This record gives sequence, structure tokens and C-alpha cells, in this order.
Amino acid sequence: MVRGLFPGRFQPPHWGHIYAVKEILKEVDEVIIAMGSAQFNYLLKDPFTAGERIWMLREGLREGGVDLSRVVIIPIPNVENNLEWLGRVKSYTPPFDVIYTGNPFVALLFREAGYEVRQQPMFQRERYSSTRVRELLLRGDPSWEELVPKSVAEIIKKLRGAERVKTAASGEAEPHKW
Ligand SMILES: Nc1ncnc2c1ncn2[C@@H]1O[C@H](COP(=O)(O)OP(=O)(O)OP(=O)(O)O)[C@@H](O)[C@H]1O
Ligand SMILES: NC(=O)c1ccc[n+]([C@@H]2O[C@H](COP(=O)(O)O)[C@@H](O)[C@H]2O)c1
Repeated sequence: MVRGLFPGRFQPPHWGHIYAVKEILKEVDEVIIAMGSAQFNYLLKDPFTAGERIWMLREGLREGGVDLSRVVIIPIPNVENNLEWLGRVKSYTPPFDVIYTGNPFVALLFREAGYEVRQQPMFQRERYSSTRVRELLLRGDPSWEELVPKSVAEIIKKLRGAERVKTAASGEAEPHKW
């Protein structure tokens, strides 16, 4: 049994993520998705809760034809000390053999801890990024819907994602206000 770790915030999941998971599953038996920044929500960079992101990602993967029995999603809160975060990831996840990431900092942390690090292939990165989805939601541009699976778009609408991003941008939901 070969397991690959795939960390990310998935704020929100888009077609690039679904493509990446499908590519990773060509190389490993199971993919462990470490859902990072799990404690953040209702913020401009992190509008959705970890639970909402797990819901969206599962629906998006299912829609993309991924066998969910080969996917484990584990939410992991951030911590100030990066090496403690690494220990936290290891203790919250089943053992994994290789890590897939496009984030050079995450790659460095795991490489220095002795893990094999691979870069999953990118799917039209300029088009498919969560930052772009959030920017379009903020602008009220409906073309964000083309970047995510239909099932994810339905959930974002149900959660009033555009309103959430706009309110976060106004600063009303920032932690210092509370
Ligand atoms: N278009 C894409 N194709 C393949 N992999 C992608 C794509 N976009 C992001 N990824 C990868 O998915 C993982 C999780 O990324 P993340 O959740 O930060 O998405 P993102 O689109 O980069 O988000 P943000 O724009 O908010 O930083 C990272 O390893 C990243 O490299
Ligand atoms: N010290 C920490 O808590 C720490 C360090 C590195 C990455 N992370 C998290 O791991 C995830 C990495 O995802 P990205 O590759 O999408 O940036 C993010 O949620 C990031 O915040 C956390």
C-alpha cells in the first residue's frame, strides 16, 4: 500500500485540484489530503470552514470520477512553529510514503525531514486557482462557476459564498473586530 500526502487549503476546491488528485492516484494507492489552515474561516483568504471544504472537495472529487474509497481527507489546524506543524501532520495522518505539493516551502519542510517530495502536474494554473475563484466571487463575476465542479458551485451558492467573501473583504469579519 503506497500512500501520498497532498496538502492544501482548498479555499475553495477547483478543477485543478480534482485533476491533481486524479494524477496522484495514478502513482499511489491512496491519497491523504491534509486540509491545512483548518481553524480559519469567514476571512477573505479563508472564507470556508474546514467542514465546508471537506464537503465541497468530496463532492467535486465524486463528480470528477474519483473513487472516494482511495481518498482520506484530514483537517489540520496551523501552528506557529513549522516543525511542530510537520509533527502534527504526521500524527494526524495514516503513514505516507511521498508528498505531492506545488508549494516550495512545504516541499522544503518535508524534504529536510527525509520525505520524497514530488510535484504533481499543474492543470492550467493561470486559470485554475482558488485565489482566482475568490477574486471573481468578490467582483460578483459569475464566471467563477466555470472553474469549479458543478457540485462545488451549488454548495458555494447554498453557503452564500459571494456574500461571505464580500463581507470578509469589508473587514467586518476580521478577528480583531471580536
Ligand atoms: N491548477 C492546478 N493544477 C494542479 N495542482 C494545483 C492547481 N492549483 C493548485 N494546485 C495544487 O493544489 C495544492 C493545494 O493548493 P491550494 O489549496 O493552495 O490551491 P490554490 O489554487 O493554489 O489556492 P490559493 O490560490 O488560495 O493559494 C497545491 O499543491 C497546489 O500546487
Ligand atoms: N506552520 C504551519 O502551520 C504550516 C506550515 C506550512 C504549511 N501549512 C499549511 O499547509 C497548507 C499548505 O497548503 P498550500 O500548499 O496550498 O499552501 C496551508 O494550509 C498552510 O497554511 C501550515
